[in-house]
Amino acid sequence: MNKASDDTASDDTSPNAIADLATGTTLISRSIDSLVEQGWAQQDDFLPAPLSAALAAECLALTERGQLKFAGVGRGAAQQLRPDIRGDRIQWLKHGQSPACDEYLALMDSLRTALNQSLYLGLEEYESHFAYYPTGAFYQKHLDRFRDDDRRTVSVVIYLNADWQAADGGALRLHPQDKPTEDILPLAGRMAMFMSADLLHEVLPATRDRMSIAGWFRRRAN
Ligand SMILES: O=C(O)CCC(=O)C(=O)O
Ligand SMILES: [Fe+2]
Repeated sequence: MNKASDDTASDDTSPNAIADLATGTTLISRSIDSLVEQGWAQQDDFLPAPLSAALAAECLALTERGQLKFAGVGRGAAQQLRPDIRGDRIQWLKHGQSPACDEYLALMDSLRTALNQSLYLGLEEYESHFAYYPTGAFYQKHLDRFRDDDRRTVSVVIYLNADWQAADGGALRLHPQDKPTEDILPLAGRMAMFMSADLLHEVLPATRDRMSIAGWFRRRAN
C-alpha cells in the first residue's frame, strides 16, 4: 500500500471491513437464491459472532429485567394472549436502542435493498422483535400474514443461542406445500427466511430457553 492510501485509510475501508462487506453480500445473495429456488432459506453465520453475542446478551438482560411482554395472537383490537398457541415473550426493536440493534437493523436494510433489487418486491419497512421462549414454550403452526393486513411479505428469523444441539429441541419446523417438513435448529448467527403469506411453520418446544429476533419486511398497504 502506498503512502497516500495509508493516509486516507479509515476503519470503514480497512481490509477487514471490506472482507466483511464482501462476505455479507455473498451471504445475502446466496440466501435470496435459496428463497427463490425452494421458498425458504437457511443461512448459517449470517450474523458476525460478536454481533450475535451482543444481541443475545441484550435479549437476556431485557428478559431478566422483566422488559419482555407475552406476545399476542392477531392484530390491533382483536389481539389476544393465547399461551396455548404461542408462549414467547417479546420486545420490539427500535432504532437507537443499542449499538448492536443499530448494527443489526443496518444489516437488515441491506437485505431489504437486495431483496428489492433481485425480486422487485417493493419492500418498504422492516419490523422486528426480540423473542424469548422459556423452556417448554412453543408457537403452533401458523402463517405470518394477518387476515386483515397483507403488508408482511418476507419473514426473517435470526437465532441467538450458542451451542444449540438437536437434543435441545426448539426447531423451527417448516411445512412447505406437497414437500416433507424441514427443521431448522435455532443456532446463534443462523438466519431463516421465507415468504410470509405462503409457508406454514411452527416453533417446537425446547428443553432450554430459546432466544431469537423475528422480523418482517413489509410492502406499502394497498
Ligand atoms: O422463532 C422462530 O423460529 C419462528 C418464530 C415465528 O414463527 C414468529 O414469531 O412468527
Ligand atoms: Fe411465524
